[in-house]
Amino acid sequence: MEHATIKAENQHSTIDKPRLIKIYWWTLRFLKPYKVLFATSLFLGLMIASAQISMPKFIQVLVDDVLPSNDLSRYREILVVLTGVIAIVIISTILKHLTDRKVQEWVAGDMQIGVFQKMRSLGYSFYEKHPVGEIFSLFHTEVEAIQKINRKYLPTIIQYAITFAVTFIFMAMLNWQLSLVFIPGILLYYLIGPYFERKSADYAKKLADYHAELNKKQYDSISAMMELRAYGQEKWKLDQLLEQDRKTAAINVVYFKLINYRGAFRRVAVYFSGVLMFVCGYFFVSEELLTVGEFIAFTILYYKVMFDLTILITNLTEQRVLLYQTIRLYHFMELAPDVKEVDHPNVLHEVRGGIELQNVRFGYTSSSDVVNNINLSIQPGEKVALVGKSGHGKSSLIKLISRFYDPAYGAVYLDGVNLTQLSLKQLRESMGYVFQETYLYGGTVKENIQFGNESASEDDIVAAATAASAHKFIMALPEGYDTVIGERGNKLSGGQRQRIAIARMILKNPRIIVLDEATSALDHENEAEVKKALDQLFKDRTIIAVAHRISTIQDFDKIVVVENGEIAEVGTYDSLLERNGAFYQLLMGEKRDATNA
Ligand SMILES: Nc1ncnc2c1ncn2[C@@H]1O[C@H](COP(=O)(O)OP(=O)(O)OP(=O)(O)O)[C@@H](O)[C@H]1O
Repeated sequence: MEHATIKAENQHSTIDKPRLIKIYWWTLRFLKPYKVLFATSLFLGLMIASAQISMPKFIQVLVDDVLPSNDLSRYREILVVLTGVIAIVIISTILKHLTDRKVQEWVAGDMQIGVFQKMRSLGYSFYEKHPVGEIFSLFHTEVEAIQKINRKYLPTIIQYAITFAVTFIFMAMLNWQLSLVFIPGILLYYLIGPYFERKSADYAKKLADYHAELNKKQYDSISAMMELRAYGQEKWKLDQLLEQDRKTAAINVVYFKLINYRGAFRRVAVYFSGVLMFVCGYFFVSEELLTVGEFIAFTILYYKVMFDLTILITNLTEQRVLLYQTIRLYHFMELAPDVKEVDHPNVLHEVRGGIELQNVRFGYTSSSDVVNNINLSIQPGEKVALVGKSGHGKSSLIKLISRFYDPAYGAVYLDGVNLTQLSLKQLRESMGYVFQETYLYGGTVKENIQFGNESASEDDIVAAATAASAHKFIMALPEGYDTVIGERGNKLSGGQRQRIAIARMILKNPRIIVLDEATSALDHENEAEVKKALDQLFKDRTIIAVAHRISTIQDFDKIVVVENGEIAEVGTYDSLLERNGAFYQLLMGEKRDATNA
């Protein structure tokens, strides 16, 4: 399936100049909290530029005045001032580097935190729509691109823009007529330069797209490594990955070729103006419109101006490539969560756990509904199972009850209050989830249980693990509760993972438990242990369970049969069997499958 990607990913080619400038301003926004330090850096840059540019002036005075008159005291004066200027350059450069580094590190940190916070605020629906590989690419390429803009390109561009401007002013002050030789070179460059500029910008856009695609493919390939090995399919889609790698490298080569051609042409323009400067300079000196010292100083300034301009243009161009890489991140940071927090939430002082769905309708796209006009009432403490054929809307119903999505029509209530009027914090605290696939992270067993309640004491953790029939196996692990359980808990069995998830839930102590049949993938021994743990968890709580095996829900208070997004039947296990309807058919189907297996 082709995944939806963060808006405008492949629309790079339609990004126009004003939009790119807007994105550039956005990347600079991260500097705002550090504007004083940033201004200090600019000031230091100006000091360095002015001090450096005064050097040719010393040479001019030396050649025109001091050497012809052999004036030693003037010579000493110049040496003293020159030493002072060099000291200013050295001290200002050190201070500038330290200031820049501080700002860059702080900005980089802020940006990373900002992206993390955004990721956490976007919630469930975002992660269903966007593959992890794509999200990972935001960090891998896009955040790095902005950091590079702020770290390298912005300071360099400002530094060279300042030195370019100041040097040009000095040059014009020395002889403004001769400064005009600058113009034919620029005109010559603009005859053909913009062609290469446009072409290389196109390739820059392509390169950004190819890089993102490559990152995505690399991530997918690495994250599926265990499955690929298990199936002996190490080469699966490897060709595609290598092909993407080759394509990206090829685009890179063309891009740098274009950059090179453009650079070469710029150098032609610079040297063309340089030759013109020597021709005109000779004339100016012979006509005594310019002294020899002034001409030497002018030549040094001219090459400095051209050098600064070259660095400026090169950096602006390279920065443009990076800007194209930040477009995705820009759109990501502008995304608003699908599920919005109400400004002034109602607060339930005691959550009892009653849930009501009234005329609920919902679809992932506006064109088709997967939940149709559902009315359902779940009493506090009731145990309700949702059953039905695959793809008929059970999980979608759970997502609505959990407010991972809002209904398109109708409403879901918790203890009589519309979920949209509650804070997400209270809602999340009131509900706990046990999924088929338990998410454990690579920390210790203790940390994984504490995930349910950060302030829980060691005793609480052990009590929860004991209630979840997990204490015994945890104590048998090499370091007990301090055993590190490997990435995603892969050092534990499925049943052990689930019992840790249940201990986590017992510690969290929510009023409502949402369960996506937790025991379906377990062997009998594990199933018995998990069932024992679940019985503890189920005590005095509202339970809403998606059940894939009807045999596991005989003692539930209410069974809801979901068919094509609608409720086909509701009742107890026995009453539904007696009806001989949809539920009975499901049970018969399950028995047939068990016999055939
Ligand atoms: N995130 C999603 N985006 C788009 N469509 C989805 C999404 N999740 C589910 N669907 C579609 O909605 C319909 C109902 O899916 P749902 O997961 O609710 O069914 P289910 O009854 O829980 O299935 P199962 O028993 O297999 O888990 C299906 O057609 C499914 O393809």
